[in-house]
Amino acid sequence: LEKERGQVNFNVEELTNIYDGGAEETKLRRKVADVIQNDPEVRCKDIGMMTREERYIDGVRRCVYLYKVLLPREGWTPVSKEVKDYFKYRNIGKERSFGVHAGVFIPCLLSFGSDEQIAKWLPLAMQFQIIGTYAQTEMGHGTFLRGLQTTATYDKKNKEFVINCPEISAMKWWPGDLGKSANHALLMAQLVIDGKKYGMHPFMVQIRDLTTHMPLPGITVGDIGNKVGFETTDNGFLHLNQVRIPRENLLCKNAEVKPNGTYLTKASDKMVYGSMVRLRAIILESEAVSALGKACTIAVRYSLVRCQGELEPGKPEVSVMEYMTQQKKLLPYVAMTYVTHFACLKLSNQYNAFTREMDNNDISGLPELHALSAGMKAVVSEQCSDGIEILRKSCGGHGYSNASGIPIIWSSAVACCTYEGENTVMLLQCARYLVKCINQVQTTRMVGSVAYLNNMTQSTCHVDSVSGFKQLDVLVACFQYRAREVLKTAALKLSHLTKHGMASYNAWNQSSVELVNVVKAHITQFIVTTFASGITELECTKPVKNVLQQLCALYALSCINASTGDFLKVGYLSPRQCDLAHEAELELLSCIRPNAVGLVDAFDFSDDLLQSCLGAYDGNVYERLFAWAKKSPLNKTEVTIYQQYIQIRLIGRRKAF
Ligand SMILES: Cc1cc2nc3c(=O)[nH]c(=O)nc-3n(C[C@H](O)[C@H](O)[C@H](O)COP(=O)(O)OP(=O)(O)OC[C@H]3O[C@@H](n4cnc5c(N)ncnc54)[C@H](O)[C@@H]3O)c2cc1C
Repeated sequence: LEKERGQVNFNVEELTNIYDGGAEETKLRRKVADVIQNDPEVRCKDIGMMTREERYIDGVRRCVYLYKVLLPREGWTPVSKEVKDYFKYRNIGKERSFGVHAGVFIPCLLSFGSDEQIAKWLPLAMQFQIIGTYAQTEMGHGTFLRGLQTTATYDKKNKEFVINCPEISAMKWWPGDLGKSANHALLMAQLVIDGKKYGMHPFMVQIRDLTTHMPLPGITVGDIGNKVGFETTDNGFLHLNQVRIPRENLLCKNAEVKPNGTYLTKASDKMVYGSMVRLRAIILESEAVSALGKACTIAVRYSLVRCQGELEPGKPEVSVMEYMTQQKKLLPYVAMTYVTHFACLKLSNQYNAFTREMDNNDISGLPELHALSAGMKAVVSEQCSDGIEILRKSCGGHGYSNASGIPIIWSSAVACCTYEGENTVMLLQCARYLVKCINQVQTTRMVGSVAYLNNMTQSTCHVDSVSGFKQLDVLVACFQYRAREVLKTAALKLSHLTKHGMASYNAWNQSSVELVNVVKAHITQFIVTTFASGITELECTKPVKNVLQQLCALYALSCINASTGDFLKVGYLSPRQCDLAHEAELELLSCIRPNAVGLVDAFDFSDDLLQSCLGAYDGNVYERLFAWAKKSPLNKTEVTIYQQYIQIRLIGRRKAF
């Protein structure tokens, strides 16, 4: 790897700084990383060999140590920059519990609670005097919120709500930190007053005794068992049988029930969508994009070290990276990590700008922001988790072993396709907004991420060379044209179906397969456009700018080449131009290949965080693999299992041969 590093033609540190958002940010991130890596109590251990129970217990232990020992020692608080911005995937890893407490319960309390309620519960939550979960999903319903069955019936006489799960499918299922840790739940239930239903509302419900930790009367709670991943989290079940809570426990920023049972709505519950946008941007970056970056780091370093076969007959074996097919498996995902990282940043910045507008009571930007975040959530999480799986397979047999680190990375990242809004449902939410836009574009000027819809002129691409297809303005035009045309076609189908008498809900269902594709085209367009314009504005050295341009073009071309059908169908590219785009991608692979190790080094993941025998900085793959295998629990004894089962029960008394 050192030899490879010698041929990198840009300054890796400069790129790291850009990725982090500035040299000062890198410095602070590394400072936090050093504190964590130098403390044996919190640095990551050999997680690949641990059982789920061990990982949960270790996650709790680490988290308690972090908050009770490390933070006070360093003079940090849960809201100081070191913790807020840097206790993320690129620093501390996922091996800690209470992610839902810190990442969902507290933010939701802030979104749904009145000032008084926040003053009551927030300090307790921040000090871990109470540990909370966010309990929305039920065994029978997750996506369709109106279908949730848990009820909160107001009892006027006692000024209490009675929370009840009327049947088994109504029990809460999946909430993180619930199974073994939480003593409070921010619980979503159907509000019922005098027999009338008022829809879903958030309630603060104590579920366990604060001293004994035993479930309170009427509550059945536990862990839902082994999952694909997320071993450190005790996703749980919660059944409530006529559990009484005070009237004041309805979180009442948006709606309140007066003592006499009068129901009052206060603020627009649209504000809740704003906090969802923020949460999505954070989750995408920390759970999906960083995971892809880690998998790229492992697969690229390993592919450079792994030698297999001869490229030229009779010559020495080559690293598998020399094979074009291997470059095609790896490098587009390195590019994807960069472009999606900056698209997530743009989403966060757009959210910050929106919160400033909101302070002036302007929420007009919310529909666009909400649609963009829903589309981004679905497209980026899917692209990243699919990419990680391809990267895992690119490591051959060793990629299948936990020693590679990739199975654990993938198992967390893929969950992101389901939680915080199931992906297809998110795509269809974004599609509704896009259809509205295209239907209004003749009369209303579109702004932000849909501004490209204003240009409705029919055209074709005029590029007739391979190098032309490496130009970012050419690629941006391809994506904008394709996104607009597939949207127009899907919207036309919808209106055609309704005009011919089909009910609108049915027309929507009949068009939904196309609409999902529309959103994928729209979001890919957003990602490419954002990165391309970001590079133009970026102040950096020429070699770094070059490599970023190449990455942008590679990502764009790999997306075009994966869906040439679309570009041909909308009539923007000809078959010959598709061939040129294909050649351009191959040329870019060869251009980027010498920089491959520099590009993944620039992500700056420590070996501790990667937890990979294949992807460590020094490339000592084989020594690490053997050392790792020796730690297998099955290797603790030589013959116990043999004696217990095989010798006695299977072979019995052995006859002489
Ligand atoms: C790791 C993990 C952590 C979680 N943490 C929490 C938590 O802390 N708190 C919590 O409350 N929940 C949590 N959840 C639950 C999660 O939010 C839900 O599983 C998710 O919202 C999807 O809902 P569902 O399971 O009901 O899927 P379903 O809606 O049943 O999805 C099944 C299929 O139906 C399709 N489908 C459903 N509706 C439509 C539609 N309208 N149009 C088209 N297709 C549709 C989906 O696309 C999917 O293919 C977690 C889940 C996971 C996996």
